Amino acid sequence: MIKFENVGLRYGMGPEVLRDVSFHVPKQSFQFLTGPSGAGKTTLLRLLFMSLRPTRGLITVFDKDIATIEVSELPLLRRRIGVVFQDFRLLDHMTIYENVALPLRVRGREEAGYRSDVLELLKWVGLGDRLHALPPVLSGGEKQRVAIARALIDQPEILLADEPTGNVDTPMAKRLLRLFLELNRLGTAVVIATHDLGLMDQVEARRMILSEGQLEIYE
Ligand SMILES: Nc1ncnc2c1ncn2[C@@H]1O[C@H](COP(=O)(O)OP(=O)(O)OP(=O)(O)O)[C@@H](O)[C@H]1O
Repeated sequence: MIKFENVGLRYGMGPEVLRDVSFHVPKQSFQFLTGPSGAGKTTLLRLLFMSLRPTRGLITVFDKDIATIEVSELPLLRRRIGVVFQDFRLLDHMTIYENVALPLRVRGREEAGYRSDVLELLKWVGLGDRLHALPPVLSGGEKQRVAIARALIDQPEILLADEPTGNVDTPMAKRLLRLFLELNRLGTAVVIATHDLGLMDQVEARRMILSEGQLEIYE
């Protein structure tokens, strides 16, 4: 679904943050992306989401070469990808319920058809009693869970999550991991960037380890 071939990335005139990175994210696969702070995990996720272009090498997303893709094509491609960034990117003037329902509304779905799904997912992430709250009054961990619910609600083809359990306690991290595994079982390819060894040890999954800009893969 996504393929990197000898990809390199530098910011401006700086040093190469990623060097000769090659890998493939197959359909319905599950992988962790890990490595020390500053190794380039967020940068790699931004390339996967097409919000950065590589300075060299080839990236194909859903069989399209992202170097030659029209900017006008990006929104449709991105709709097939669920993302949880570290800054959450919630809409502050919308309630939690509305934030999570937004991807479905954008697709023109009727509320009667999705209301119970949104409520069930929010319950699962422990926010069933905060439906009408606005993001600015939430804790970091609560915002993170809203962002996760929004990324998952429409069963994307790929889920990209940057430290999705970074702000929650261990029982909630386990619960979120179960959610990612269930999504994966239903067909979504999952890429989770994390430092959390305890989290990774709970699943037999591919580990993509970044170190000094280079990637090693342990199947
Ligand atoms: N917009 C930017 N402009 C310049 N340099 C950047 C930019 N974003 C990241 N970098 C640099 O690129 C390198 C990789 O950063 P990145 O955020 O991808 O690492 P990371 O592995 O996600 O780190 P962490 O685990 O701390 O989140 C770092 O040296 C960082 O300073």
